Amino acid sequence: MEDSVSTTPVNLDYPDGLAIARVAEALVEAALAEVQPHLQGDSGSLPSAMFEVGLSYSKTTRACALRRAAPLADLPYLRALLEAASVSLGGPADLRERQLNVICRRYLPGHGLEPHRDLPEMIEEDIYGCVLSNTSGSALEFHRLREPEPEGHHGGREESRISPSAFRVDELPGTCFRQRGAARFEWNHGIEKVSYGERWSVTWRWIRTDSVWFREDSAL
Ligand SMILES: O=C(O)CCC(=O)C(=O)O
Ligand SMILES: [Fe+2]
Repeated sequence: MEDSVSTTPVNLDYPDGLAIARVAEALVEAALAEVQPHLQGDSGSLPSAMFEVGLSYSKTTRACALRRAAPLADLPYLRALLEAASVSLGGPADLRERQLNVICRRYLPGHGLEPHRDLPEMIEEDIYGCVLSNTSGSALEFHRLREPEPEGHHGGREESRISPSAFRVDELPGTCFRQRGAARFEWNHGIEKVSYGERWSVTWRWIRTDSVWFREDSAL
């Protein structure tokens, strides 16, 4: 073990609606080799290096339709991985590509992701993800949001509403997950800042057709 004192949350509580499965390592390795060349650049001011497929979340601005990023057809192993993960989690094999946004991330030391909920107004309920590789001590963590404060109480910043209840995913190459229900809306998720090693992940979600961000003819 590397640490005798660890801040790793004890998994006393499991977020309702979080499903976890695992896809075959050979497929994970092939998908990783496919996305790696796209994630070599500097992350700039982003919390991790990012490579998007399908609709682009990062190229959007508020109330502006999403634009197209790289086509999934160019990444056949990644597509096969997404389909395999979805099916192993009880989801559909059809990736509904016209609404699909895929984010591949590489986390190096200094990178992490603040606890957040993916925007409910923009993104459909089910969100999927898969760990491609992780040699860091960080992993996806869920933190339950407290019940809303009573009327008239001004709670302050988002972090102050986070209860000690936390769940950390035990990550191996191919560990995949689906967030739905409470896991999606009543828990935040994030990645603690990486201090050593690297973490590679892919997450995917569907843009709501009734949102201002969706447009059928999203151009390149
Ligand atoms: O890297 C991950 O596993 C999580 C990424 C994430 O939560 C996001 O892109 O919204
Ligand atoms: Fe997220």
